[in-house]
Amino acid sequence: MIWDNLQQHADTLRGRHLADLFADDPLRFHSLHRQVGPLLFDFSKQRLTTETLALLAEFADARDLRGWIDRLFAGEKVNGTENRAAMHWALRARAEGHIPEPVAGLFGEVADQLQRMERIVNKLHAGQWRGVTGEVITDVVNIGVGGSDLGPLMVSRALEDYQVSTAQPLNLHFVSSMDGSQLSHLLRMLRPQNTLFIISSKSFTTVDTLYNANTARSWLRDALGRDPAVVDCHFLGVSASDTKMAEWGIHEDNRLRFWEWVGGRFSVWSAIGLPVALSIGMGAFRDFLAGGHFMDTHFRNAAWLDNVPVLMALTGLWNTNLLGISAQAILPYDARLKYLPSYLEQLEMESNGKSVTRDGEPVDYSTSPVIWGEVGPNAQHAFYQLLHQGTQVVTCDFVVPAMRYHETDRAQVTGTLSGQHELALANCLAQSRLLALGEAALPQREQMPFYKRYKGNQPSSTLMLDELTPFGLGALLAAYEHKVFTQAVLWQINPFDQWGVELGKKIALETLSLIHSREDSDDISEQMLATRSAALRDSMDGSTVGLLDFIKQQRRGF
Ligand SMILES: O=P(O)(O)OC[C@H]1O[C@H](O)[C@H](O)[C@@H](O)[C@@H]1O
Repeated sequence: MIWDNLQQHADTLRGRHLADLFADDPLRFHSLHRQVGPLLFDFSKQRLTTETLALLAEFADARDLRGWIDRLFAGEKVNGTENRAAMHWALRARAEGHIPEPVAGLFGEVADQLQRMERIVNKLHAGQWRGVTGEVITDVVNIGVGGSDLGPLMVSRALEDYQVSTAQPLNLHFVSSMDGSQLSHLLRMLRPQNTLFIISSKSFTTVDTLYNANTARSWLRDALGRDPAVVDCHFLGVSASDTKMAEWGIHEDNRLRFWEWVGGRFSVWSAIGLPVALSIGMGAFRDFLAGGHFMDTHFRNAAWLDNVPVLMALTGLWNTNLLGISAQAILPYDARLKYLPSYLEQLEMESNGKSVTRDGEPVDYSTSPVIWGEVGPNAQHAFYQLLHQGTQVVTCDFVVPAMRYHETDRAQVTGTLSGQHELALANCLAQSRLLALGEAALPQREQMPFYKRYKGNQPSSTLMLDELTPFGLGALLAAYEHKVFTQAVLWQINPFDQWGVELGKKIALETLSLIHSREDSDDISEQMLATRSAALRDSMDGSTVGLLDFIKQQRRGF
């Protein structure tokens, strides 16, 4: 019934242009934006009205959103397929007020790990962490992938203006790709004596990370010898598996832990955020956690139509399921947020790229849209042509801080840099306006030749922070996390598992064994017969065999 009402309502809005909606109600910004703490969420350029919101809120009730939020924050096992709770929010919570067991018991463990992290950060900052030869550590390389890379990479780059000045300045590097390109490039530049590696992996079984870690260990041993002290002095581990860190050889004092109840893509708030803390210091890292906690409190308490993460989710659902829009662009107008699109691609698509409900029923509606993005001003020179004049309907999230450069020690260029920020702001506002209104954005309607026409009606939201601070970024990321959770509730799917990435890894290992085993034969089919089981042979398609053959030909004599 509620869904029927929504569909009928969508029929009345589907043919309406955003320019008409603004003409009907020039003050719609007032009813279609919310401000919470440092974040303003403007969704007045979405193709909806206040009536739409009321219907969507009813739908949220019908899906028991309140009950699911309560279960999430009570530490219930909301991740059914892995039989786990999802308590990333506990990493940033304060041990205060009404905290139910089993959650209350976890606060001590979380605080302990933060303290261990702080000791490590302070030691490195003080220049007291020495390599095996006694030289000071100057370079720290985070080796990880997915949530063990994107979170710390994105946040430390976003907050680079908050880098602490320390006795020992540290250069931070990130290595994720399994092909070794990033690592081979870095190893040419770094000195083993001064380099510390952080092996970040929730599972500590991810081959991408383990291959990179093994290469790093060989590089150190080649240069500094095989004494166990080499590994002790040059490797830290961050994982949910203490045993696996120990088996790999990480010294007990160098192991930071987190928990199975923290999903990889939700883990930047845990010790996985160590590179962030190394960059901005523990004080600012705690501000980042506080921003996340602030948004948790808002999400738990605010009524649906005042609740920013819920409104983000509802507008997304409206676009995906009622307006049939299946693409979303993330467009930060601040280059410090360069990695935000990649981070949100994982957060949203790995969480909600699902096609069966929690009960195992196939869904007959769309779930996560395809999400991609780029720093907005650069994307203007790349794919905005499609946004303005292509055939796809794309919804956009514009993300931008209102202020920048007001407190900089580069005083002599502050004026010029402020001007650059204003230019970025102007472009952000102009682009979202033109996308929404099309030619109606022009002061005078002119007759345009067909190739210069702008049809508009591309919906967007603008997420504007007062400034890009640790607290504000924490609030923004937590808002996206809760948007994802809310949408999963509305779509009746589990956002906390990722079974869809498992099989590819397994098949890759089988394929690797074929690549290894082909060395002595010219004929891939013969070799497969000789070296692999019949089951594996039968599973190989003609394309894969052809590609393997080509690899072999190219490698002959290489
Ligand atoms: O942290 P790890 O266990 O090494 O996992 C790293 C990444 O790998 C997997 O493939 C998952 O799809 C991601 O969710 C995860 O973040």
